[in-house]
Amino acid sequence: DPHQVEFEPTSLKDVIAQLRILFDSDRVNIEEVGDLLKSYKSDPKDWRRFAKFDRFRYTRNLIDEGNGKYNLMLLCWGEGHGSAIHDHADSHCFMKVLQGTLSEVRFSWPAESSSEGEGGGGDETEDLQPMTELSRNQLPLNAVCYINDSLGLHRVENPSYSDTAVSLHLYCPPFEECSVFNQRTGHRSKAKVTFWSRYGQKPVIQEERLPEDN
Ligand SMILES: O=C(O)CCSS
Ligand SMILES: [Fe+2]
Repeated sequence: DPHQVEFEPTSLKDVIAQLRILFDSDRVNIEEVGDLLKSYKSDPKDWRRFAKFDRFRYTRNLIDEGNGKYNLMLLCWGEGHGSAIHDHADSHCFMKVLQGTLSEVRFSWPAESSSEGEGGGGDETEDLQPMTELSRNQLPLNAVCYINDSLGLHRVENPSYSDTAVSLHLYCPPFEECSVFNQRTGHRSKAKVTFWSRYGQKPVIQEERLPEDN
């Protein structure tokens, strides 16, 4: 409709409000989701309350569960932190760089491991081979990248050893588990995904709770 005003989100809150609208229909237009994420210009004031770093590995911080239709989260990458090679559990995955730079290396799926049928339960070691790299690229500030299982697998890392990085991820539909792969052997294993924090709150670990003042 020619009179439709192009929506320009000016804050993460705007992005979330628009996502709720896009996902309200029974069939979401994935291209519109990408355009929305591209049109948001990162502003640390919007997301720093979700940004929690860990010394040893990147953190996943839940921002919005989108009425069960998607998971929107902030990932915080310490210097040199990277993910395993992983799939996206048959979901759509959008990733937007909000601070620093991220590098993404894509791989093709490893050859199917021998099924039980061939030669009776196939010997585990017979089909191990290194995974094939498809592409490698650096994602600058505000870049948006999209992947799903039909496009391959990837590993994401913060290439800098002096700066941290922050990215916004949207998975739809949301998932609790994905597969991770050994680059040398192509061996696949299941991994549960967890959250370091939810809605800006880090769960207090029991033992950290202060003793009741008596
Ligand atoms: O969700 C994850 O932990 C993978 C980050 S790269 S899409
Ligand atoms: Fe990913």
